[in-house]
Amino acid sequence: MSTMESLIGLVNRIQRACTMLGDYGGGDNAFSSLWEALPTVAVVGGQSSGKSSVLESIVGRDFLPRGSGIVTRRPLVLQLHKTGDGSKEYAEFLHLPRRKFTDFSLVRQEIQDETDRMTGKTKQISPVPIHLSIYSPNVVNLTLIDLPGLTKVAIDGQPESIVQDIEMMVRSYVEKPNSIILAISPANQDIATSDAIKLAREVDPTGERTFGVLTKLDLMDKGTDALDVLEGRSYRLQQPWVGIVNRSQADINKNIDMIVARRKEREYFATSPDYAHLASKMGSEYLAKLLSKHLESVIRAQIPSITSMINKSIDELESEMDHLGRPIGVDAGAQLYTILELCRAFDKIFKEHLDGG
Ligand SMILES: Nc1nc2c(ncn2[C@@H]2O[C@H](COP(=O)(O)OP(=O)(O)OP(=O)(O)O)[C@@H](O)[C@H]2O)c(=O)[nH]1
Repeated sequence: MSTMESLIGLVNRIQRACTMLGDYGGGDNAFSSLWEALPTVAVVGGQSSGKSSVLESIVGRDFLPRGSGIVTRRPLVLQLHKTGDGSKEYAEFLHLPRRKFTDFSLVRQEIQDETDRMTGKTKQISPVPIHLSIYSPNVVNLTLIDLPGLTKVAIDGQPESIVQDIEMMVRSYVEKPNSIILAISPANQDIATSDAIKLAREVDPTGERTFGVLTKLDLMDKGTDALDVLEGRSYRLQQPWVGIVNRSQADINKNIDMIVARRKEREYFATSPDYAHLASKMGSEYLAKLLSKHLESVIRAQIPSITSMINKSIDELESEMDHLGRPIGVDAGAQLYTILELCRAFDKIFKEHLDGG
């Protein structure tokens, strides 16, 4: 494993530790600054923009819950770990550390169940993330955070505030200066109306940390193309735009598997009269490699600040430990001993006062 790959792994481990300690950003606990210091890739898009499809395509597996309405109701921190060729794929949740999932339909079920455990079945949202690691020879090392889709109206059973709640949650991720924004927009809608680009433009006006992703290129009206967007003329970003062709609903209903879908996507770009000249820089596999490389360079640039943040947290914790005093034993004998010591100390001070008085 190269040094940079192991560095992405290291950042993954720090993120997991932060979550276990109750730090997932936005909070006011002692460590929140550490999570904030870590670079993340946040996936942002309006409902039905193709977010889940892009994530599944990057992973090469079906594993995300599907359905109508707001399906993603908690952030999903998805950590991809590349393993050696021929090794078996499996998934692991942080909240179920000893269970290896090799059946990805069970992963989907567990995401749903774990969401419901926190939010109830009320369709509420929660900012507490679910951590999922996928180990596979077919992925690149990458960490992505899937967020609820931006929406415009509350549907049955949801409080009116859900529209703002989702926007605030998504905003809290993308406004961090260390966050890399994966802004998903469907090509069959005017880019000027894209929720993802609207939000990205607000928090990253220079476009230096936004990657624009255009899905549904195959669904554009005949005679139209998305070259103005893909070539950066409609909306300029400092990072390149990437076009994607995911599985259609009909493909999903026919159980077209992801490997076939990736091949069809490659063929689409290679044979398209509009996009063939861009084919080597399009598609979900290219997007995954582009993001992994970018994440590596961001981590490399931030190593000094991450190291100093960790050292600062250690110093703060050590001084808090000093303040709290020595640890108290867990067994009854040790606890009794501690109480007797306290009594002796009290007795001594009391006597000194009596003598003095
Ligand atoms: N033809 C075609 N269909 C697509 C493409 N991308 C997504 N779809 C379809 O669009 C629908 C919505 O896609 P999802 O990936 O579920 O979108 P999402 O943004 O995750 O949606 P929500 O989680 O409901 O907000 C599904 O039926 C997909 O099959 C694409 O590139 N081409």
